Amino acid sequence: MADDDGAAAHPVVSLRSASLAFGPRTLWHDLDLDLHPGEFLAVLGPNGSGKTSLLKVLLGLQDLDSGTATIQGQPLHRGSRDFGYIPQQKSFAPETPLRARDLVGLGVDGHRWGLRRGGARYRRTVDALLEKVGASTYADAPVGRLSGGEQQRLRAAQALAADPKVLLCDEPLLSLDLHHQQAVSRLINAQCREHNTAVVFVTHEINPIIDYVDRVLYLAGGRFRVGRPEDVMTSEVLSDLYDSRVDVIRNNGRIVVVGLPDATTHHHIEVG
Ligand SMILES: Nc1ncnc2c1ncn2[C@@H]1O[C@H](COP(=O)(O)OP(=O)(O)OP(=O)(O)O)[C@@H](O)[C@H]1O
Repeated sequence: MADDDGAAAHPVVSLRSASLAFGPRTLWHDLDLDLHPGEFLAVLGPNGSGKTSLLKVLLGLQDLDSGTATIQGQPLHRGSRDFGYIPQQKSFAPETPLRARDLVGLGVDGHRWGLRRGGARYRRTVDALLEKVGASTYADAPVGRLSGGEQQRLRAAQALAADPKVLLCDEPLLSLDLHHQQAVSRLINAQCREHNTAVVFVTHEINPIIDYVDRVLYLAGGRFRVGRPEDVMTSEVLSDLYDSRVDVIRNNGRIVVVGLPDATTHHHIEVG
């Protein structure tokens, strides 16, 4: 894990003085961030605050306006197998000619795992991943006929298949029922802890992953705060970021945020 024992370890991803703006609108400015192997980082913030754009920078799909972004000291580049990616949900077209197991298989990096595509070990690997996300029962179904949540679970399995150094997740729990939210977040956490994968988890809702998060990066209004959840998810910090009175209440280990400005209430949290 990052901050204490990991402080001596080299970061896997580093941002230095990173800034991104579109036209006159600054999403974030002067962002310094070191992400360590085995660290679970939650990225929170209102709509349009630049969470997905941050993932695009890490995927090499978006250039910074200034500053640098590196993986293990090297510049980031598009198509790197070091990154696994669970994209924000978009449905597959109904006629997509892929079965569920084919989609997961596309993620299996045969080179890294020493697997021959179509071989028995390859099949076992795909079957194990399908099992982990509870998708065995629809392994042979065409992906375009599956529900949004079923497709999302396959995307999680596909992203884990290559055993990435860094796993980027863009609201991976959207449209999952509670049971599968828990299953998928447990799975992502297991990848983080057991394989030392660094996780960047974009979400509007921290509670489903509150037990797993090491640090939070909170983006709002062109500014950010980064730190442990107990240091960032406070009335003082969020009121400052939103420039308006926000109350953070802790209830049975859950975090309830009250009074977010109207345009940002997407991030509302239920008291459970
Ligand atoms: N290529 C682009 N050109 C111009 N503006 C862009 C581009 N990409 C993103 N934006 C704008 O940047 C802002 C941040 O977008 P981004 O998708 O990163 O937000 P987000 O925090 O992920 O939001 P949400 O919570 O709604 O998913 C938005 O206002 C978006 O319209």
